[in-house]
Amino acid sequence: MSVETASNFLNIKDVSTAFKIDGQYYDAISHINLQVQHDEILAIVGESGCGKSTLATTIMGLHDPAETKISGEVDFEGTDLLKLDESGYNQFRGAKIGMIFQDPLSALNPLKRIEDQISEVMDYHTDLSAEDKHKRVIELLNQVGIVNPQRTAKQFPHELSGGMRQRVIIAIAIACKPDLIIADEPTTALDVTIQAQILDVLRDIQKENHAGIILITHDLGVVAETADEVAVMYAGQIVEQGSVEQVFNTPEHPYTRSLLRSMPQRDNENDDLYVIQGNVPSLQKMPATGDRFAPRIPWVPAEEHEEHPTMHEVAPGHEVRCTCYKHFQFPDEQGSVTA
Ligand SMILES: Nc1ncnc2c1ncn2[C@@H]1O[C@H](COP(=O)(O)OP(=O)(O)OP(=O)(O)O)[C@@H](O)[C@H]1O
Repeated sequence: MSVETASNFLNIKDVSTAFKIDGQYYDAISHINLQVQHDEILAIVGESGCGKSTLATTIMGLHDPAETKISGEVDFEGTDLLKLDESGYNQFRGAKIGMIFQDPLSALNPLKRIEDQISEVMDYHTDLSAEDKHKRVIELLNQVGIVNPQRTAKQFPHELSGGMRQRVIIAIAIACKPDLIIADEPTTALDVTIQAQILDVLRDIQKENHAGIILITHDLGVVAETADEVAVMYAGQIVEQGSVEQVFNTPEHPYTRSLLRSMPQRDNENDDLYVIQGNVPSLQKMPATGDRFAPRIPWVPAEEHEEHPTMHEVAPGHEVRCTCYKHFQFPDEQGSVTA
């Protein structure tokens, strides 16, 4: 993921997005570099407010230019998406790029039957006849695991369960066989069993369609089960990236290590979970220098942090921000030193 190669069809280069707040611009994401390949699920993980959704909406061109300043390049199959106007973007959204949002109910039109909602995207991007569109709707509903597609096609969203609605959203997102699917917290609103089924559907689609998927989640369990590559975001920056094996087996950045330590494991269900102290800073309070996570690991001496933290390669394809990872220990690993 971190190495730019010909097979990367999405290259996010030095992308920053700033929002206007009280007349001033503040970065919500800063200097993001990421690549996605076909047949790959890249997870973006981090706590709420770290900038994950801002990254997704920046790629999709969903920001009001009057309120937002965006810089950098999003090279998608040779087109810099950030240079497109609204009609240019409309050629990509729903066609080559599909998007799945967190809340399936608000993403569906309550007044339209499921078949019409799935057909709509094909009306815009394809010349299929009514008969072929109907066939495709049934095929898509099958593909996302709906057992009675003929019946579901005729139903309205309120007649479906949350899990079924999310399957329909996925069907809409993949209707035109996009190369890239951006899924923003696609399972957060669903219960655990349904979550697992939806993640299976996503994985199957990635295999069948050879799509690249950006999966946004705050849930490390979802990352471990689903993704190939992972980028850990903190306060608008990527602090660690690598393969899922690298990041889970040899996590380096104190933030990644803290997230993993605060995650319930089967064998520590009854133990007190680690709690990361403090909060993600608001955009106006973002530290201008030093590691942005430093205030939440106050026992680490200031000199362990870089003034302007950069990414360091710790293994091929595995990168970590700042030098503070080198000697990092939790207070209970340090013997007499406490937080
Ligand atoms: N339109 C906006 N105007 C001002 N600030 C914004 C805007 N959208 C997001 N932010 C701020 O940008 C930061 C990143 O928000 P974002 O929603 O991208 O984070 P996230 O990691 O996706 O969190 P969540 O999981 O809660 O959606 C937050 O501090 C948020 O308050």
